[in-house]
Amino acid sequence: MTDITTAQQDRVQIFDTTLRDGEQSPGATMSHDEKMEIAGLLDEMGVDIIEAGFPIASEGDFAAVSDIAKNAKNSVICGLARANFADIDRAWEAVKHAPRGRIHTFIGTSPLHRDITALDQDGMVEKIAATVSHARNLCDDVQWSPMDATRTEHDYLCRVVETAIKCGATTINIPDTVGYTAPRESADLIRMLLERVPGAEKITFATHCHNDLGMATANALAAVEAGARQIECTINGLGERAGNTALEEVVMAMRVRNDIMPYRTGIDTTKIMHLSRRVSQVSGFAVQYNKAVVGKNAFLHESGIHQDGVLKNVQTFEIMRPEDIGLTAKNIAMGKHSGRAALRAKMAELGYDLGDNQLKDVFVRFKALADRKKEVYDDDLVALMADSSAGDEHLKVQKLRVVCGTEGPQEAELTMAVGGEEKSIDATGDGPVDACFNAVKMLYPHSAKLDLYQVSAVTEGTDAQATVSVRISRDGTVYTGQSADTDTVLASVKAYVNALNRMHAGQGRANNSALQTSAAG
Ligand SMILES: CC(=O)SCCNC(=O)CCNC(=O)[C@H](O)C(C)(C)COP(=O)(O)OP(=O)(O)OC[C@H]1O[C@@H](n2cnc3c(N)ncnc32)[C@H](O)[C@@H]1OP(=O)(O)O
Ligand SMILES: CC(C)C(=O)C(=O)O
Ligand SMILES: [Mg+2]
Repeated sequence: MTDITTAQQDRVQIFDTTLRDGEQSPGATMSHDEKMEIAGLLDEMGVDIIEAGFPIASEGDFAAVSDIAKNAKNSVICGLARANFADIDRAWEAVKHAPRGRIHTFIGTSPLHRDITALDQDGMVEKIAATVSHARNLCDDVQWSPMDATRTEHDYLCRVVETAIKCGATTINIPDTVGYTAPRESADLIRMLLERVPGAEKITFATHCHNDLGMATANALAAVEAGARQIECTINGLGERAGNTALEEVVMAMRVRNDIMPYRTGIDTTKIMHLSRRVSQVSGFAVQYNKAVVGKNAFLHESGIHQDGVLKNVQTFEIMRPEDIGLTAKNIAMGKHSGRAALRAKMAELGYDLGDNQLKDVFVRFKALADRKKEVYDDDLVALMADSSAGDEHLKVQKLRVVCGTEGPQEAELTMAVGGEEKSIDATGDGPVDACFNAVKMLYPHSAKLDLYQVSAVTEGTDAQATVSVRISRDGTVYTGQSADTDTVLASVKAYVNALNRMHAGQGRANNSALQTSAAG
């Protein structure tokens, strides 16, 4: 009988790929500083392995992976590489700075992918042997993935996995690249590999699921039950197309249902909510209200029978405690009479550790907000943080007056500092936001194209803050900007200016422009 050592351990490694697969979501670009911040938070939360990027993809990706590697504390830092020496060397150059680095190399093994790379079965086995051996000569920790494993013939999958293990791979990841599998099949596949592949007991099997049919979490957990001991996942389930397995879902599922899924992770779950909010803010991807674990409604009860039940015994309608994911009891009410100590304590509750200078800046903006808004909710404070920007911006909005209504055209009078010099202009447009954006463009002429303009209300009521995300691109590079304000038009202008400031500072990311296919043709 096979000695399934891996399947007998109860510790499951969490491999977060928010900064690689997550960032592959069309539009989910993050700046260098934002990636550094998210990597720091993932490390602090106890993520075992952070896949920080695809170093050969661009200079920006390389710089992000190597800087994250230099700052790593406990997490292993991993870089992705195709099956060629140049990609692998570049990945190693970036991750070698980490106390523990990992090279992750992959190739598509299904018939469809063998066609793309024009390799027959034997040719691909040779390529896998050469590239995995090359990676292993550089680094002791090598992960190998047969992309589209769930659509690869079983005999061939066993053969390529065996080759990778023989050549030194220490983790074998089994990706369901297109979210095609289902829980029972996902488990059977891992079980089959553990039983049939010589040497399988010496390495760790990982599961990497996509959510095209909404089964990513179930498929990942099924793979763990069958013996996988690494789950690849992202915060908020960010990722290609319908996304990846959501970290918060698998971690909380194993915690809440430990009776039937007796596995442990190293995750400090109280940090989940803060990470979810930050990833949502920096990627510009709002979390749907009814999202499992981190959605706005996940712990809200509106219907009478549920409210009655929760008041009598919270367990009637709640299977986890909000504080377990970092949603705190709201016993500090914030308003215009609150002081710095309360603000610092409240921000700490929400996951922000404010230094003295940052506290000073946030406090001024908090007071301004409290003057305009009846109640300042937790979500308002989170939005306020998203609006924090550096003091040395090239463009700074100073004054804005807008005329709008039924009689067009709408007009904007804007005063803005451009490189320290104050400039004013009047502009018109098709609506107030268009008029304002035209005014910005007249004061700061540029060739960037507006790719996305998205508004959402932070809380309820007509005095709610609006958060605005803007994405622009120029010469194949994408820049994002965010802002929040009770004045939606002002928030829009500030978000636009924020993106332009990033463009000015060269803080963009190469645009792998999304290719969209449509059945309708
Ligand atoms: C399932 C996944 O998530 S895989 C990861 C996907 N992520 C990304 O692609 C994001 C980053 N990618 C990029 O920036 C670019 O695609 C780059 C820099 C990697 C490559 O750019 P280009 O050289 O212009 O190639 P392009 O993107 O057009 O095509 C990909 C090439 O890689 C080849 N390829 C794809 N996967 C692999 C692999 N695992 N091993 C070897 N070659 C591969 C393709 O066959 C194609 O080769 P060809 O140019 O000879 O036809
Ligand atoms: C690179 C691989 C692991 C991937 O993201 C996938 O197959 O989905
Ligand atoms: Mg993937």
